[in-house]
Amino acid sequence: MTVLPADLVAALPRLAARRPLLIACDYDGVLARLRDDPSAAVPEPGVAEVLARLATRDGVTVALVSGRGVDDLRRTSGLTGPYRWVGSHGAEFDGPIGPEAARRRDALAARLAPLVDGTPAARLEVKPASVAVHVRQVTDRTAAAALLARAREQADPELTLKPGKDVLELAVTDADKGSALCRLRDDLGAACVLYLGDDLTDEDAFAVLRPHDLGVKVGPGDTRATARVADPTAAISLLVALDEALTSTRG
Ligand SMILES: O=P(O)(O)OC[C@H]1O[C@H](O[C@H]2O[C@H](CO)[C@@H](O)[C@H](O)[C@H]2O)[C@H](O)[C@@H](O)[C@@H]1O
Repeated sequence: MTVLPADLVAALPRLAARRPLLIACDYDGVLARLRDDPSAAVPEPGVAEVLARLATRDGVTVALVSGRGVDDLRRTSGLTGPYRWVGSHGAEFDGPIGPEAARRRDALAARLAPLVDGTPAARLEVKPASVAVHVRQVTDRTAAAALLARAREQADPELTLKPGKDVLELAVTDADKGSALCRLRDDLGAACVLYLGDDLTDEDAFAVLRPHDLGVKVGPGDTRATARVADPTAAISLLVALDEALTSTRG
């Protein structure tokens, strides 16, 4: 367990008292430590247990809001539970993407593949609504930057660029985590939202939070979030502390 900032701990009873409460978590970098191999990014110890407990609390909904496709998120995380699953940065909200978007994604992947093949250790990830160019394992950082720049040049105006940690995604929809969070809030009639995220695409979610909500940035970097914890271990400690606050606070 990590010692959390005192002001963050002090904010938890206020969150716990406002229900329906939506607890929305990004995955990579928040519930799972970043790894060279995306398929190795399994949840940190304690994640499955605390999410399962939170989801049983009265008036609480847990949502996983990820850049991963939903199938990949379920498979890699191994998490199961009565959660809302939002994938592909919001493009997979209530089901898979349509065939036309999939066709455009495949055409994009075919254009990007030769660029990626020309950079040792770079990797192309074909996702439901986007194609991601990963450079985490490219040791020549000049070559990594050059590849991302060339991939960026492939983006026509119909694509949405999503830069992230050692990755550039080119998405065939304009979905983002902010719009997805607004839809979740509306669906649930949530009185309060807690959002935890670590990367640039999570800034869209932090941007739509309201005064009673709480946005928590996990790790370093500029952010619109009003609170911060150091790493996934601290993020899990925060969820455990919120669960304790929920047990002692009536919704
Ligand atoms: O929105 P998230 O749940 O944070 O997903 C964002 C991307 O996560 C994955 O890539 C990132 O994590 C990998 C595993 O730690 C790491 O190898 C990679 O460098 C990171 O960019 C995933 O592969 C992407 O599809 C997600 O969009």
